[in-house]
Amino acid sequence: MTSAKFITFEGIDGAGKSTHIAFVAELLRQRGDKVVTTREPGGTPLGETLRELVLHQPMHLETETLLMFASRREHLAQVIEPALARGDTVISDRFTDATFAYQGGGRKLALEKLETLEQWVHPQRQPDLTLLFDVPLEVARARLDASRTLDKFEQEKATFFADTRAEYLRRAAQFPERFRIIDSTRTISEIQASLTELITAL
Ligand SMILES: Nc1ncnc2c1ncn2[C@@H]1O[C@H](COP(=O)(O)OP(=O)(O)O)[C@@H](O)[C@H]1O
Ligand SMILES: Cc1cn([C@H]2C[C@H](O)[C@@H](COP(=O)(O)OP(=O)(O)O)O2)c(=O)[nH]c1=O
Repeated sequence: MTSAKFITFEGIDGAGKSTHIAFVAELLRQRGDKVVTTREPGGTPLGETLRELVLHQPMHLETETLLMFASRREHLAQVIEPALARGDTVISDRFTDATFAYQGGGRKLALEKLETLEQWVHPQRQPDLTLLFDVPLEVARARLDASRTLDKFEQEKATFFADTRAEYLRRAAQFPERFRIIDSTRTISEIQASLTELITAL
């Protein structure tokens, strides 16, 4: 892989994406890439403050969406674009596909509004590679229940996650050149083997 790649990790809560970020970062470092790992919402001091609000306060759907994009604007300006300009690889735990999946698919905000915001905030920038960790809802839910206290999104009902997952899969079909779907029902070591193959082949 040449340097300066923008890689995003996506999937419904509990799909297992956070489990694999350090592993993929290490694979890339072993081949000599400089890697910045970051996340959304968040990734900057202001973004982390917005994250606290958006994950824990009830708010209007459009407010929620605008805060996701506000966090993203700051993230692009302070972290993502400078790192890519230096030639570093950036791995982000979620990016704009998450807004389409959660606020669009899950909460039903019109996709045209999201497209307008995307055009405003990052008209030229898209991930080079998006790893979509895909699992049935019941598997994700069982993993979450076993692992942590749930935030506002993680407490949503099954239909919300079914719609969120469906929008992720729709986008994967729409942008097949950058999406890779990872079957996350497998064991962690099986998934790591696939990730190694995928990263080695890039
Ligand atoms: N392939 C897997 N098999 C079994 N458990 C897993 C697997 N991947 C992740 N987990 C566990 O499921 C929980 C949620 O994983 P996490 O990576 O935090 O998900 P996400 O970041 O997608 O919300 C964690 O406790 C993690 O250890
Ligand atoms: C980036 C983004 C995240 N989210 C949601 C998805 C997650 O439920 C939540 C936080 O994501 P995440 O960092 O995956 O949570 P955790 O650290 O608990 O694994 O924010 C949106 O609804 N829209 C967005 O645009």
